[in-house]
Amino acid sequence: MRFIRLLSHSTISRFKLDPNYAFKCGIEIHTQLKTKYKLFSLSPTTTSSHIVPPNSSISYFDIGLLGTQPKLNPEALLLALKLAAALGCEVQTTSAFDRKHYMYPDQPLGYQITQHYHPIAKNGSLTLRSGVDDEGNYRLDADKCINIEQLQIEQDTGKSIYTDDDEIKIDYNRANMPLVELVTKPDFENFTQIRCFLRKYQQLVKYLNICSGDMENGAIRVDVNISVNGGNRVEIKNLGSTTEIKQALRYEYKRQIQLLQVNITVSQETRGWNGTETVKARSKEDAVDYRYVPDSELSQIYLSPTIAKEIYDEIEPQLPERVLQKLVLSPYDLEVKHAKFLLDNNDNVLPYYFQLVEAVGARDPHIKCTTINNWMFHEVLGSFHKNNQIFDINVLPFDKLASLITLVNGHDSRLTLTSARVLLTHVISNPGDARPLDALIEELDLEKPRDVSEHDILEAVQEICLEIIEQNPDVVKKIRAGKAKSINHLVGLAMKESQGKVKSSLFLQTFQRLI
Ligand SMILES: Nc1ncnc2c1ncn2[C@@H]1O[C@H](COP(=O)(O)OP(=O)(O)OP(=O)(O)O)[C@@H](O)[C@H]1O
Ligand SMILES: [Mg+2]
Ligand SMILES: [Mg+2]
Repeated sequence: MRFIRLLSHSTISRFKLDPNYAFKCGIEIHTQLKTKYKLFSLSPTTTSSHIVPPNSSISYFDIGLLGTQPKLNPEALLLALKLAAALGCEVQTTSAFDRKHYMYPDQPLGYQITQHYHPIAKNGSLTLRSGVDDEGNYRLDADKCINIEQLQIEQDTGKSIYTDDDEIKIDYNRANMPLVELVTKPDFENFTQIRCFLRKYQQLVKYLNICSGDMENGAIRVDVNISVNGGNRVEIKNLGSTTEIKQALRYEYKRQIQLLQVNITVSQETRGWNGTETVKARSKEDAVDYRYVPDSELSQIYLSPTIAKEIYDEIEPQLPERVLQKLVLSPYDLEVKHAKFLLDNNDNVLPYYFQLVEAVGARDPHIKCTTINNWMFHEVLGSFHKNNQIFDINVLPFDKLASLITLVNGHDSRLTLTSARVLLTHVISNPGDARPLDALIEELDLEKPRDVSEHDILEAVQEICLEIIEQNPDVVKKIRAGKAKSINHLVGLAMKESQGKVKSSLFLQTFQRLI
């Protein structure tokens, strides 16, 4: 037991701050844009969802052959503008591309085309809302606005693959893929804010179809900058997951505190993470001189001063934050965690939910959304879970579920909840059985007794109850001695006996009367 407690403590251990040492962090996020073609050429983009052989999706320009010229992909510009608008940035009326020079085999041009002097957008923000944008155990104490310094469009590099035989192989499929680099102000005061920001950002780009949003395959890559008590910032590059970000920041925070405690100034430098500690990559003094120059082969980008507003007005209703607000209010009245689940599955489960609500409404407008929500998140997801399956909208199409809900909760109710559960389990565990619900109800003999009079039902109920009382003298004795809860056991037996066709409350009342 103690061992389990220790284990769970270490796996979800928090990143605690020392109140004497203020933590300050700004992050840079590289986001791969989901365009059809690369940033400055017509070679198709590749993602992990369609794996292609190395070096098969490259053009002459991508590998820097002399005489080739870049041409800006307008789709990349549009996606960058969508992101800028969603983050409330000021889109610049004039922006331009620059060359950032450095020699590395995965950078065949000898420079990277980026936006150093005139980025596409500046001064945005993303606000984290306490109680809404919390992420699992990471709870925000209060709302927090993270300011965004700028967004710049740039090319990705090729991928270096280090083999066991000390060889470096290079795959240029990634070279010239479109990226947006987002630079935040150093506004993060703790790890919880970073974690919640990344999650909200991932959801935003996924939702607006700007990027797949995955960190695992490098579609989103994060560099963090950390300083303590106003000291110099240290940048940590190449962190592959939120866990690595947490570990590296925690290590670096402690390292900087230890230096400050012995009066050593933290030097501004770039470090890497080797899985255990941060290691110095280069200091400010030996920083590369990138010799930034405007790219003479690409024209400047001129945009109308109203473009950000026009795009914002267009995407505003689709912003995840707006959809979330809509879902938690009437008529949907969803719990925040359920609304977030729908947003996370916005390509299939969210439209399914809206269709379900509409279909139930069309069958019986008196059924409330809270009833539908209970079905969707407790009965249905619970049944899939019990069956060790992930919720699959094809196994239970929305109109089938709408019919099931109406059969139980509609004004002409034909099924008890117990029978409906039997039916639901049957549908989920027999995905090949496409028969309509009516046929299944008949075969499984689930319908409530219809042509029977109220009087006959009461009589049958009484008969079942008397029989159960007779067969369970011990339980009856307990109930009479004051253990009132034992009556539920008898109700359970009676429900089983009646195959769930009678409401449990009727059995309860009858038992209470008889005992
Ligand atoms: N005192 C500080 N403590 C922590 N972070 C800081 C501090 N000052 C600046 N930062 C953060 O450092 C980051 C600087 O990123 P920026 O892209 O502007 O420069 P860079 O890292 O030098 O460039 P490159 O893109 O070549 O890595 C920003 O996210 C900023 O918020
Ligand atoms: Mg940067
Ligand atoms: Mg940086």
